[in-house]
Amino acid sequence: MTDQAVDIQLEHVTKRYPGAGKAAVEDFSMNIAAGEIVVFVGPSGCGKTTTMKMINRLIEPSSGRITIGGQDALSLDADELRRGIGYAIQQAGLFPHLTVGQNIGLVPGLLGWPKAKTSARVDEMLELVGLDAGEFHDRFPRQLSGGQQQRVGVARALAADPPVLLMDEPFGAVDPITRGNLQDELLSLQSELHKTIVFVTHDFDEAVKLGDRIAVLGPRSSILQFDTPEAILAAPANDTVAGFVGAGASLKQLTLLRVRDIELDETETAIIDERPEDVRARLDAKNRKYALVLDSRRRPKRWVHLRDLNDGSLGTVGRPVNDLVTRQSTVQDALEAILAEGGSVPVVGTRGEYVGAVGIDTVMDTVRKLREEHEHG
Ligand SMILES: Nc1ncnc2c1ncn2[C@@H]1O[C@H](COP(=O)(O)OP(=O)(O)OP(=O)(O)O)[C@@H](O)[C@H]1O
Repeated sequence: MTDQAVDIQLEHVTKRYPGAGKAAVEDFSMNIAAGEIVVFVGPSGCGKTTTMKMINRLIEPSSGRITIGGQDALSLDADELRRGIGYAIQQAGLFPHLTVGQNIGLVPGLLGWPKAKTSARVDEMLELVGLDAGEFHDRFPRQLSGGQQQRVGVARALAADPPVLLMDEPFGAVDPITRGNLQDELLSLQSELHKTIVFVTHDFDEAVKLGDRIAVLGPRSSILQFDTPEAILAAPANDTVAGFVGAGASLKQLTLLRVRDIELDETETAIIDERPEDVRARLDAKNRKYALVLDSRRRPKRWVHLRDLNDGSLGTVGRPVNDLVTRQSTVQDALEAILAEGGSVPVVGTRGEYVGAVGIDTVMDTVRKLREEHEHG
């Protein structure tokens, strides 16, 4: 295998454990595109891990076909196959009697890399996952925190630069803050590395954050829905998926949308040195109640209501703008700002200049539209 991203295809894959009445995985078919992160979510025992482990043949399928980058995985030597697939699991799965450096260098060593190349790679991987090589290289896993162990686990999975990464609840055993940091790191790594990643989790929020696509799995690894996080949040395929998505699906969806994705409102604006009576006349003519006061560089400063326009200059009347968003902000950020500010929040460009506003009605309309699109589309 090369270090270019590869696709993974599972065709009619079934796993029947010896002596078990029902199959653990039944007739599972899926195409995973090169360079995408696919997350398997589903209840305990539904077959996520079994499905994943068949990809690197830690579990042998009973029937079906698996190809990785067009190569038939079942016809390759299993050890050789596994060396080309990074694998990270809960509790990191580090060898306790090997140092951090030896753990990370294990697969490159097995692949016959020269010592100097392996050693340089180990240090590079430690840096990549945010651990100081000098400090951590010679420690044993028990001398690390849980979060540090998970980082080493990810470093080890990436060491031989495999095109495919399998990650089975790799961040399951750490506190929520560390978990969030590890997720952010994985995403920033992935933006450079473009691996094909299959990721197993119980946690739907983790799936939404990490997945390009999410497969919600039911009994015997049946695919209840396989789609983008946006599509699943907007329109769960059935009640079981809806139950798994949980409460607040519409709110979760707002974290996926950016302000640049929605149509901005135009508010009435005024420049700070304008005469209040001119602004008042304009608002009256347009039958509007509020104006956003901008400074000479068009940066939002204050909100003024029609009734504020009797006394004082535009620089002192009304109330100051406390919160702004940009086109890159999430619609969730905008909603929070709206709830804090009232009515609507100004959107500014790169130099802080006014470009529009987002109002509560727009946010509500957006959620409604998304839902309809996915229902009918
Ligand atoms: N070695 C085994 N022998 C027999 N049955 C097994 C074996 N491993 C798993 N199973 C069964 O296969 C089914 C799927 O297990 P699997 O571990 O794949 O589920 P999972 O979705 O990953 O669960 P969890 O989220 O709890 O890890 C379960 O019913 C489990 O009891």
